Amino acid sequence: MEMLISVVIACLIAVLPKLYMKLIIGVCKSNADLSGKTAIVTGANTGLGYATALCFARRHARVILACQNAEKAEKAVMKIQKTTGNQNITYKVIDTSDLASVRKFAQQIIQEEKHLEILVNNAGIAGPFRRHTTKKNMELTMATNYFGHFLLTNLLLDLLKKSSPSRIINVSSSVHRWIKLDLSDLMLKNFYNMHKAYASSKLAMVLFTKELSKRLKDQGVSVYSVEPGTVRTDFFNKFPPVMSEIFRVIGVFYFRSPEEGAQTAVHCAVADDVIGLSGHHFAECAIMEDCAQAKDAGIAKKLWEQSEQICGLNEN
Ligand SMILES: NC(=O)c1ccc[n+]([C@@H]2O[C@H](COP(=O)([O-])OP(=O)(O)OC[C@H]3O[C@@H](n4cnc5c(N)ncnc54)[C@H](O)[C@@H]3O)[C@@H](O)[C@H]2O)c1
Repeated sequence: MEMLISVVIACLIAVLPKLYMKLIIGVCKSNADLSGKTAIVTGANTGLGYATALCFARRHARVILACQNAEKAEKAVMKIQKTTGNQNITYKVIDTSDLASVRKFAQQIIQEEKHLEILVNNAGIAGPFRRHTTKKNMELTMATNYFGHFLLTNLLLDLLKKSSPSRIINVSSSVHRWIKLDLSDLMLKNFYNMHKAYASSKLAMVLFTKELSKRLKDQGVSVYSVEPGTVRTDFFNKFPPVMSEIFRVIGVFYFRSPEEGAQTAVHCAVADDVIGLSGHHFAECAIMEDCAQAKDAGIAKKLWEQSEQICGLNEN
């Protein structure tokens, strides 16, 4: 009898979280077709980016996978083509932590693509345990998750405007609520830990969304920030080994799949009911209340101005 009770309890522990997740996860209900439209997804060879690109491919879009590694990107392209039957899938190499690589990527897109209706700024890393810097002395997490996407978006803005109505989706995370952005130390030189680096980069994505939506008012380009929930992806593999293993085990029961996690980004990219909601933050395919710093237009403006300088945006 005790054995039977233990088995029942174990089954409930395994099944209940999944049932609960099924109830709370937002699902994109739009069946919008993307034929004739072009979408770029950064970090699309795996995880949430791959799932997002797959959804766009199923809806018949031309999809450009913007990836760091050509070999992995090529495999992802072939897998999406095979799964969906959509052959209009391609890739281009980008390292979002390297501003020169971002410029090269944007230049290729501007030269080769006639229009661009959807840009999903998804690529991201968890902050490394110790502070790392790029060749240009930028903190790696801020460079990869935020500055590279700030520059990429700005370089592609004319193409997005020309292709209006178009949409930009900035992938953030719920952890952006747990931090205050320190504008005097955006490269985290004075104080670093992996949580601060990651949360700051994700709050920067939310503030970037707010300021960009203001600047794009009435220009036919909408911009949204989204949080995907906690998702079973390679993201946690880069944590220190013990943490990574703990997340892997917990993830089997409590985390959502990449397809489930991608729903809010896809919703903001395709659904009609987000039209007119540019600048808002979304989770579970619905608007979320902004955190205190995200409501502060002054911080968003100052971040923009510093980002312009750091990325050399006005030096073109
Ligand atoms: N997994 C989660 O629970 C979770 C939760 C909230 C937010 N997010 C965010 O979702 C996004 C996708 O993460 P994921 O969970 O799919 O992780 P993942 O590790 O599976 O995928 C990340 C992708 O980003 C790419 N990438 C990393 N550094 C890059 C660089 N310098 N240049 C270009 N591409 C680069 C990787 O190659 C990979 O394709 C990230 O921005 C992450 O912060 C994830």
